[in-house]
Amino acid sequence: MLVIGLTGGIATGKSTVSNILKAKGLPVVDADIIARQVVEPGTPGLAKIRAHFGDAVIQKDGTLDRKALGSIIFNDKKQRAKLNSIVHPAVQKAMFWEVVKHWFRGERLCVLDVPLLIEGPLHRMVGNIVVVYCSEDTQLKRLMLRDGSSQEDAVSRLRSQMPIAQKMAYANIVVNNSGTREELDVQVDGLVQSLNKAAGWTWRLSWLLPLFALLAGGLAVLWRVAIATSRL
Ligand SMILES: CC(C)(COP(=O)(O)OP(=O)(O)OC[C@H]1O[C@@H](n2cnc3c(N)ncnc32)[C@H](O)[C@@H]1O)[C@@H](O)C(=O)NCCC(=O)NCCS
Ligand SMILES: Nc1ncnc2c1ncn2[C@@H]1O[C@H](COP(=O)(O)OP(=O)(O)OP(=O)(O)O)[C@@H](O)[C@H]1O
Repeated sequence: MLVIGLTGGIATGKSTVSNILKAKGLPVVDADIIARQVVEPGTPGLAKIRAHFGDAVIQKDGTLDRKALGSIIFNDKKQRAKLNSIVHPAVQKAMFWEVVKHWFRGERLCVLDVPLLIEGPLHRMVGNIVVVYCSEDTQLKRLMLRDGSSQEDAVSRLRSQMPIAQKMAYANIVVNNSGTREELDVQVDGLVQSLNKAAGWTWRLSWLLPLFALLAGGLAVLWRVAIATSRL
């Protein structure tokens, strides 16, 4: 199975690309959604967050106060590392099992939408890395527009991640989302075509390899039988 990592910087357009891929029928596993599931009420993740960050990050209904936690971790490197050490192992485990599930279902490819793909170990699990790019100026504008956040908040979120220019060095496919939505659609169309083509080859190879192994095994047995029966 072809496993593709989809990443980018904050507000460069990963979710937009991942929604287009889903609409085209590609299976997508979203790390942001899993990161929410592993801190739902009753989970060990939320208990650990409460133990470290205190009741100030828990709402009256027992759910995580995302705004309160965000304002701590996007302004403090140590606290961010602490939160990451609580949430990321659970996210990575869940994502691994999601990939296995897709594989069992016989899917030819699976896209992992992971904002912090390059920063963490998950990039070693994927065969292809797609980075969705736009300039930092555009990132900031889109982030403030989407979240209704101040420039200060948007900048601190942006600085919490590896700069997009550095992430591009890890990419083998770059989607340039500096233009319009229509221009993005055209690029994603091209991306889907190349992914489907590559997935076809990977799928055929994944059947050919065990077939070759079986054939080689059969030949080895025949060789042994031939040697044994030809002894004087
Ligand atoms: C701090 C939290 C509660 C803020 O929640 P909020 O609803 O405001 O943001 P949301 O989860 O939708 O994330 C939006 C974007 O912020 C960026 N982001 C989130 N967490 C981090 C982080 N730890 N470091 C850097 N950037 C991050 C990502 O680009 C993400 O797509 C939340 O982001 C969180 O729990 N983060 C830790 C888990 C994590 O790293 N998630 C990212 C994918 S694994
Ligand atoms: N080509 C585009 N033109 C204008 N706006 C766009 C374009 N692409 C995406 N956007 C908008 O920019 C914002 C950020 O996009 P999106 O939410 O997809 O980013 P993201 O990379 O998933 O962000 P995050 O890391 O926060 O999850 C959204 O409001 C989206 O509608």
